[in-house]
Amino acid sequence: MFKVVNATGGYGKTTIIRNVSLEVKSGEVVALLGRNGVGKSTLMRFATNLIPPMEGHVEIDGNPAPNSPAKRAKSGLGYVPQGRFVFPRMTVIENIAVAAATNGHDPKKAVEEALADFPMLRPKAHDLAGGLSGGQQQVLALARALAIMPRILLLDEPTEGVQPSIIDEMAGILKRINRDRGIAILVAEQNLDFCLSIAERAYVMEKGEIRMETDRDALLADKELQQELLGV
Ligand SMILES: Nc1ncnc2c1ncn2[C@@H]1O[C@H](COP(=O)(O)OP(=O)(O)OP(=O)(O)O)[C@@H](O)[C@H]1O
Repeated sequence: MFKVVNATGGYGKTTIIRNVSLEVKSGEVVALLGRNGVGKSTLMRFATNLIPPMEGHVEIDGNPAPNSPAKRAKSGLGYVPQGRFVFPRMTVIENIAVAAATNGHDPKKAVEEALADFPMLRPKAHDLAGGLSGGQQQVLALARALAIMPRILLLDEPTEGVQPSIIDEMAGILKRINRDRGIAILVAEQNLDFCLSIAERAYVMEKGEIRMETDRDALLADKELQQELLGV
């Protein structure tokens, strides 16, 4: 349902990712693995049209994805960039309401759903987002992405700088939304345990290219690859 085809892109004249193709099928959770700087975030930016393609394209449900980040969001592509982007001077519920309204959804309903999905945000509902802890902001960023009612969700290093208890909670939420709402997920990560707990399949990137495609069982069995990905 979501495909990146022969993606080549980068910044200015510098090519960072080369000829990258990957697919996330309906209802799948897929991990994008690789060490620091291999181009995972750049691929996410290519997928969301935040950087223009040098070559290649993106397909959603077999159709070319629209050529603007906003239209891609409206066509069902949710995205949580690295660094947990939230509006710091808006409250938690304003953050969620704005994301929903901008994409043509009922803000009140989106806020109710988000607070049901993410109970940890309830006591913080009227607090400014900028005052939340890093982990809470990451959960809010996820709630904002879900408020656009995506069918595919791209997550860029959601566990970075987040405490273990919140990481566990996040994994539970992602498994639930994938199972109950059929939202497909592509998650770029360095946290292997987190990935192995939610994703059944993975692509491994190296120097801007896809080095291999693997699945959870093969990855669990391949200690050498695990060490390599963890950089130890
Ligand atoms: N805005 C930018 N302008 C120029 N170069 C960039 C920009 N963002 C990233 N790069 C370069 O692109 C390369 C790949 O970075 P990218 O962030 O895509 O990798 P990554 O696999 O997501 O790594 P990380 O886990 O550190 O985010 C790096 O060499 C980085 O310096």
